[in-house]
Amino acid sequence: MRIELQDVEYRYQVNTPFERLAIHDVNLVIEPGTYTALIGHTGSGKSTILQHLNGLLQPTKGKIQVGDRTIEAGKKEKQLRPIRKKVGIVFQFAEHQLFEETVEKDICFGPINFGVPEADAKLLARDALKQVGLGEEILGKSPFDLSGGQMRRVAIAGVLAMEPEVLVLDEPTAGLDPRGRKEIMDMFYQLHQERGISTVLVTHSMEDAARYADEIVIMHKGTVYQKGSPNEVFSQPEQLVELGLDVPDTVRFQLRLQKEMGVRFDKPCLNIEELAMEIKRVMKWGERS
Ligand SMILES: Nc1ncnc2c1ncn2[C@@H]1O[C@H](COP(=O)(O)OP(=O)(O)OP(=O)(O)O)[C@@H](O)[C@H]1O
Repeated sequence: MRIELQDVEYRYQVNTPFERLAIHDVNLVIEPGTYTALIGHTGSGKSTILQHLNGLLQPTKGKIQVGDRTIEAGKKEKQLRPIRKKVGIVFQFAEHQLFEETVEKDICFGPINFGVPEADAKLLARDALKQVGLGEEILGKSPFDLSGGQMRRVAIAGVLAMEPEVLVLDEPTAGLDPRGRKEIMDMFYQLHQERGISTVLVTHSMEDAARYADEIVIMHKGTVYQKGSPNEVFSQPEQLVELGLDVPDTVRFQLRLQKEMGVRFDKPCLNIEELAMEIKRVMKWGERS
């Protein structure tokens, strides 16, 4: 499903002394089956954008096309339910939203709420649990008896059980240890690859943005500052550094070699393998000259 934001603006608490312009002039297209990473400082507007993708927030200016539906400033869109089903959001610390007595009931809650018969919802719950790497033996347990990492996975399973076409992830691994983080990020990537789920990830991790995304969107002061492939975005690392944003460790290492030893690289290296190859190439060139 294609999503397009056109000249979107959003103000919190309009017509109150606390009115705040959160995003403005946002133009963005999320093509079906793509993986987009949204990065930027705290307060740059990432979460506000995410909440527009499934109609949780309605723009105060501009419009959003989500599949065949349009959400427009000033117009009441009555049919938001289909959008909410198709665009699943995994919020930060998703486990805080668990509330049912059992894991099964929790995962079934969304599908049943959207009219799926209970028996079918239970099948969806089993499938979703498998997708997040958990076994059926926990279905009857209270979600609150699980470990933190398992609770997070159950909450994610609740979103997957709705069979979304677009998955929106707001720092889905916040607070997890490095191993748990990688497992969950790899899981989302696998879902994206195997099921063609469009994925929009908000992250502070440049490593994750570089590793998983086809397109990186950099937000700055409420609007899109830059967008492009990881190669395009990280080929001008100085710009990111100027904004006070991080770059992947491998790119930082290249910058350092460039600055301190005058080494010239052809491209930004987004992982260790690429960096090793590029250093090998540069060293061979050095031997020849
Ligand atoms: N409920 C709210 N009421 C008023 N202002 C808000 C509200 N939520 C966010 N804002 C403001 O809107 C702007 C954008 O915030 P937003 O949360 O979208 O940024 P963000 O990039 O997601 O930040 P973070 O990385 O901290 O999650 C900020 O100036 C923020 O203070």
